[in-house]
Amino acid sequence: MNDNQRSILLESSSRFPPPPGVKLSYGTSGFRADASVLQSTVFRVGILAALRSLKTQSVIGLMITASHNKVSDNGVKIADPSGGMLSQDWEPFADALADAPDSQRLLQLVDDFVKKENILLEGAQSAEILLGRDTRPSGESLLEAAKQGINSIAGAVAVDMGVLTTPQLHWMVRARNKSMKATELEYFEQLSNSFRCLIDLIPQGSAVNKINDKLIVDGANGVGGEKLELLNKILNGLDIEIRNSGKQGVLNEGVGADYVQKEKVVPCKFGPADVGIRCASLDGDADRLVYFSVLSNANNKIDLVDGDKILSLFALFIEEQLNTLNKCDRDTENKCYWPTLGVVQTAYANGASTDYLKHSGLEVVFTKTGVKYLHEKAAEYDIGIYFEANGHGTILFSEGFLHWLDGRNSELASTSKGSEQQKAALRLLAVSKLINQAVGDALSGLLLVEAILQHMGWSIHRWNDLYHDLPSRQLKVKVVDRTAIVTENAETVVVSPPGIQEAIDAETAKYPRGRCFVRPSGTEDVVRVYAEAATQEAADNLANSVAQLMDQFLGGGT
Ligand SMILES: CC(=O)N[C@H]1[C@@H](OP(=O)(O)O)O[C@H](CO)[C@@H](O)[C@@H]1O
Ligand SMILES: [Mg+2]
Repeated sequence: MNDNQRSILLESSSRFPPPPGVKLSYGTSGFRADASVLQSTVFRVGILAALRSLKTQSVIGLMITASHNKVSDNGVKIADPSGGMLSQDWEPFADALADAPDSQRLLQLVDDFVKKENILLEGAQSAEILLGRDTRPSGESLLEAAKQGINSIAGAVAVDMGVLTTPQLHWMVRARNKSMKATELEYFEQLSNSFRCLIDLIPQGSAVNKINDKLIVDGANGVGGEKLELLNKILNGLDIEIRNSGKQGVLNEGVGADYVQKEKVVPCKFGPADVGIRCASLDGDADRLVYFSVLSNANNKIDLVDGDKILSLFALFIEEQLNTLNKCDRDTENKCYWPTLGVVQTAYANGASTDYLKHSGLEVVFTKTGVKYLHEKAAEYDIGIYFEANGHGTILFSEGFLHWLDGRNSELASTSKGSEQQKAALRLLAVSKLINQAVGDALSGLLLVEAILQHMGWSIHRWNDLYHDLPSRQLKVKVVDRTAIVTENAETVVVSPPGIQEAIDAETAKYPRGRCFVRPSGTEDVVRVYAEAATQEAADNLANSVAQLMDQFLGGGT
């Protein structure tokens, strides 16, 4: 950096002093905290985004959201050139920047990093960062802080894309880096066109359940509800009613995918009148999706259709299309190609889902919690399907496979246009356009679920009957220092402090079909306990006794 650049950075950073005593880390999905302490962090992430853009010579995204957390929280995360999460090797720099105690130290860090990464700050280099935010009231001023961070790096330009869902911003970053148009309208058009394509390809006579064809969506009082209202206007072939779209009601309060999945009760504005109707819930930034149906006479209880079941539905559909496409007759014998197909889950996946997927002949692998890990693993396959139980996931298609599929489709179009094989190729191509290739996306996921249910002629109940979840319980435990817990094996085993894993094993062994693990949350200051067992009571008891163990080993926090 030259002297001029140094003094610009010093001057601007002195306007964003870090709050004393706050230490943040770039966790499972960026920095998150109470919005009142985030100005300095977001300013510094602006700097990071600018450097990332200069380094990669690509468009970068910066999203201000705290997803499903309470409305007074906020957060910030970076979208890399591919539209995925920030490369993990830059996370330590993100942590160091956020924690720099003063402007001088910040300047030093930036200077050193720029040298180490060979980032050119002089000359004709330019950087472009797309900014998005969810509907939180703190979003606007945090976005301003991000802009100032970006503007303090020479050649960097911030483009405010306004209020967006997280997946929309990731989609736009990806599209821009592929030299495609990347406005919200293009996003909506791509989704609605590929959805239409799947609907038009539904086999004649599919027993679409007309009585059941209405869908009610809980928008979490956030950006997802707003955007779905816009998308709904250009969709046809779907009857969607949107509730909790954000006009009244508090973001994520008694609503949204996280609440519905964890509490297993109806969100606000849903009740007995909705029994039997297919319902879905988005989270606060619309990157998670779960379905549910309201149980009759059951005190607001629901039948939850979670991310694991969405994953299973997607996997079934993809397999069906691959089988049809590759139905070899003498003519096509040499033209079959079996892509590698992998399913990626975390330890939070219900054990019954994993059994079901394995019995269906699918390859199932596990990663640590956090989309960045699942996404990375899924990208190793020609077709990688990943979902967290909480409803975050997508299907990734490799460039190589899509290239082959395009060619095969053209070939089939000339030799056997309209054949079942060609339709299968067209369906797979449509899925690759509909489902967000950058990150899990509740809106595109919802359209794919709806298209597949219509294709299969399935009600939500038929879908839910694919397998039956094992009863489970999740608890949060406040401890003095959650980072004391170190895990291995996709977070299923605690290796430190010593003795904890043995104690968990001894508890788990008491319960038929018992499974239990603990890990420090990446987004909240808690240790999470997950337990599964043959009955709900047993799962509850196992979770409670392991929560007590956490207290004993780690000391209760305040
Ligand atoms: C058990 C659980 O739901 N954990 C969530 C939660 O992470 P934690 O690290 O568990 O706080 O938020 C992440 C970001 O949204 C999401 O990826 C993850 O699945
Ligand atoms: Mg989210």
